[in-house]
Amino acid sequence: MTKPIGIVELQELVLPAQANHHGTLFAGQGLQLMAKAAFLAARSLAQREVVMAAVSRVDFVAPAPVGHGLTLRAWVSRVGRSSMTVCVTGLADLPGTPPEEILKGLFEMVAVDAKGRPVSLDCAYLNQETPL
Ligand SMILES: CC(=O)SCCNC(=O)CCNC(=O)[C@H](O)C(C)(C)COP(=O)(O)OP(=O)(O)OC[C@H]1O[C@@H](n2cnc3c(N)ncnc32)[C@H](O)[C@@H]1OP(=O)(O)O
Repeated sequence: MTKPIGIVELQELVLPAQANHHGTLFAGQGLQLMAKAAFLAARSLAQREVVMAAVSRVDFVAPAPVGHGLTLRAWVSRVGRSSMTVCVTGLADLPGTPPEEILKGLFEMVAVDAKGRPVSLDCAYLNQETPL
């Protein structure tokens, strides 16, 4: 089976160690998971190392209680010379309940060489925006 490039799906579980004093996913942990998904999606499309240049936007749409499953979906929505915009959504669910969107964000990633300097991507054919 061919692995799609520029698209990633991660399955996580909200554990007590990731929770705040409300018993729901701590915002910083949510950001970390989104950043990981964004990184993997961008690296998959670039087929080389990437760094995060900016977080353009993050929305914490609803809380995710401990014990909920969390599905992070990330896809590259724009390809520039060396930069990419990655959309990430987080869906929380319990067995037997429909998933609910709890996180969404936009991340700016840049393809880099071994010295960490930006390098041109050779996949600029995907140069289009997808609304979040
Ligand atoms: C996976 C990780 O954990 S990475 C760790 C956290 N991230 C880092 O440490 C990155 C630190 N930052 C850097 O190394 C540098 O700022 C870089 C590599 C991101 C950019 O280097 P610069 O010298 O600014 O590069 P330059 O000005 O040539 O821009 C390169 C591209 O990045 C884009 N870019 C740079 N900064 C930003 C920004 N803040 N927001 C959006 N895009 C940006 C530019 O628009 C340009 O895009 P293009 O090539 O598609 O036209």
